[in-house]
Amino acid sequence: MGADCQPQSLVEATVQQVGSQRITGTVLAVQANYYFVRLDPGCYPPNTGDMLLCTRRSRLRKIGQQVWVGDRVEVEEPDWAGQRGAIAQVFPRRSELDRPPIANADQILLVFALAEPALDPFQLSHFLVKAESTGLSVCLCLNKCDLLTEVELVAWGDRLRQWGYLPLMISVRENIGLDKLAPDLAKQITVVSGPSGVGKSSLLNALIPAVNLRVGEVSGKLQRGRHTTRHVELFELPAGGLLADSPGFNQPDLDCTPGELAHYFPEARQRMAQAACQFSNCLHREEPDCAVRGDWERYEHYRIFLEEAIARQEAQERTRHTEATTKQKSRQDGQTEIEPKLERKKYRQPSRRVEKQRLKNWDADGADIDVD
Ligand SMILES: Nc1nc2c(ncn2[C@@H]2O[C@H](COP(=O)(O)OP(=O)(O)OP(=O)(O)O)[C@@H](O)[C@H]2O)c(=O)[nH]1
Ligand SMILES: [Zn+2]
Repeated sequence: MGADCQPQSLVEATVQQVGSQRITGTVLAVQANYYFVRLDPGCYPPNTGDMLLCTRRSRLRKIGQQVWVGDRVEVEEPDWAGQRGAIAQVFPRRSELDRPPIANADQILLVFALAEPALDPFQLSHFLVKAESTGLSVCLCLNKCDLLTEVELVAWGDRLRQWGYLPLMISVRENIGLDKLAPDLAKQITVVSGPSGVGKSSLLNALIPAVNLRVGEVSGKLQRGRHTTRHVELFELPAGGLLADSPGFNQPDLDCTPGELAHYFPEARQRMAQAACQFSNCLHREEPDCAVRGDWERYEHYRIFLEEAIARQEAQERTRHTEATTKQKSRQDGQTEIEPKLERKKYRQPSRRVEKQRLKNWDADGADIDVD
């Protein structure tokens, strides 16, 4: 009997139907050379799970295409029974965070505690500027509101509104405010960031009961939480949306240029929108007719971060200069030594081609023309 005559089961028919269309999904976790891909609805047969453990096609490796958590991918050759597949294509990313690598994130949920550990305005500012520098939207969430009085909470709310933020006061322990947070997280990829011990793992556990991240006790006299969050993974929220807990954002290094910095302060952005500084490259220090300098609370933080950014830029320029004016040379004994590059024109022998050209030009014009 030919295969054509055999009645197909429903599952076989569906598998064939799935086989003829593109199978797409989102990478939720990366472990060694394996990728956990959650397939989009309609991309997998009924009665099989929506997760495939995938490898990366060697073609992608050859062209240096990395696969990150959050990447939208196309999967080929699915083995539905074994729940395996191969990533054949990575679709263009709408955003990239590099430390740790997360593709297509939409927003940063910055979590701080109002107490235990005490809320440090400078540290908060540092995290906010880092979060703003990603270009993603920033949502500020202040946990442990159960530890403060109503008056203290109102004072913090007012203060942060002056900074340009509308903080959401929550308590994971007392289940306060979490319902207000959920709509902001649906249908988006959100990266959770914040210092140790503020309750990030507790929050993830509360939002996604299936996660069960370890919750560390705030340890010792320093009131610093143990670092219990290890690798990046996207967790699915019950109402849709994906959450990434990101250990790499817990000690953020600022890496912006002096000129960019003001754009990462909503207060400065607002001032720049209302009026222009006299100089287009104003760093808002002592320049005349500056629209940004003024008596806003975080101007002081701006100045400190600015000095750091200037020092960082100068250090980078020094490194570039050293690289441009010195070269590494391997000695016969296998050691390398740094020696200065000879400055062009002054000491270097002209190449034979340059020398020839020089003679030709001299011939043509009857004068010595420098062709360097
Ligand atoms: N009072 C109070 N304590 C809380 C609340 N949420 C979390 N905690 C406690 O704060 C401590 C730290 O919580 P974690 O969830 O481990 O904090 P984390 O930010 O994930 O810390 P790391 O894993 O170190 O990054 C734990 O002892 C929690 O029980 C809250 O709303 N109120
Ligand atoms: Zn200015």
